[in-house]
Amino acid sequence: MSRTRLTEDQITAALADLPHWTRTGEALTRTAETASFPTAIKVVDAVAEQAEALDHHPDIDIRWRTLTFVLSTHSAGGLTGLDFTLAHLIDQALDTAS
Ligand SMILES: C[C@H](O)[C@H](O)[C@H]1CNC2=NC(N)=NC(=O)C2=N1
Repeated sequence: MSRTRLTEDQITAALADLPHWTRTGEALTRTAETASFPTAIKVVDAVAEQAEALDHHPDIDIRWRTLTFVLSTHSAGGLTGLDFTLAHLIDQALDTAS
C-alpha cells in the first residue's frame, strides 16, 4: 500500500465506503463507544496488532469505554491509502467486539 498522498477526488471516493469516519483536515477520525472499558482495551489491542503488521499506527484516545482513532500518514503529511486500509481494519475490530 502506497504512502503517497491521495488526491481530493480519491479521498472523497474512499470516504464513501467509511460512513463512521470523518475527515478532519489531513486526517480521518472515528469515535466509537464500546460496551465496557475491558472491551475498549481489547479493541485497542487488536488494532495495535494490525497496525504493527501494517507498519502504520493510529493516534488513539481512550476515555473509559469511548475510543477515538485519528489516522494520518505523518511521513506524507496527509492521507494515503494506508490510512483507509487501517480505517477498514479498525471498523472490523469494533464490529468484532460488539
Ligand atoms: C519507518 C516506519 O515505516 C515509519 O516510521 C512509519 C511507522 N508508522 C507510521 N504511522 C503513521 N500514522 N504515519 C507514519 O508516517 C508512520 N511511519
